[in-house]
Amino acid sequence: MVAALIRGKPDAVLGLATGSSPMPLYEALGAENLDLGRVRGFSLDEYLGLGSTHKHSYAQVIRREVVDRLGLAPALIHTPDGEAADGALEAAGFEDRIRAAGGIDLQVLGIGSNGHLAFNEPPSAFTSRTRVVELADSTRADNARFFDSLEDVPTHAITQGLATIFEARHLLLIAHGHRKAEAVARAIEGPVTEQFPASMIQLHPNVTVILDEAAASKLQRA
Ligand SMILES: N[C@@H]1[C@@H](O)[C@H](O)[C@@H](COP(=O)(O)O)O[C@@H]1O
Repeated sequence: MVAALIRGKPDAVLGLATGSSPMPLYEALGAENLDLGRVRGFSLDEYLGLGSTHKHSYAQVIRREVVDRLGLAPALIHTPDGEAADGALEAAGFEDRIRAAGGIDLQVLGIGSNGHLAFNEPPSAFTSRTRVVELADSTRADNARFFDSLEDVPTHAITQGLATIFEARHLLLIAHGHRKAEAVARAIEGPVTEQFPASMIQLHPNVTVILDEAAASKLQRA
């Protein structure tokens, strides 16, 4: 789907997720023999306090795993600045850049074990825009595996809001493993509620969810 989008629109605008879930997608995209030099991209989120050169910043992850791996043009890929002096101003500027690009064609998403999308922790308003948020303890614990210790995981982040994500023309949610099964079932079959941000996808007109058997194992109507 991603390759087909880019073949039809070489300057497509992708929303880029970090985390482990989308990595196989990025690897597979690399095998497609596509010219990705005109593709534009916007990261979902960034840790607050980690600069773009910090090895655990999402800017660096996107740089390593997406830009360098796939030959994207660095100038066309935007990640919120985690070291911005004014987080609200940075968030507003990020929204402006998405709008100026004509919006996101396809937003790649993972799902947090607590039902977060990007860093929109429960509860998050469906009307929320890009903003500074505090991370849930469970999210910091989940992500500690990427850091040297739990203490090193930042406490805050800048994240695209749920309304920002919802405006993407196509949502592509990827999850694998038993660890995600409960969250996937609640997102797809549970009540649509701001208490469980990922349930918002039920309201979007164009969503694709890619799961392995383990992540799908708690769906009642599969
Ligand atoms: N902020 C990120 C999300 O954008 C990501 O989708 C999610 C799942 O991560 P993973 O794919 O590693 O399970 O949690 C992280 O905290």
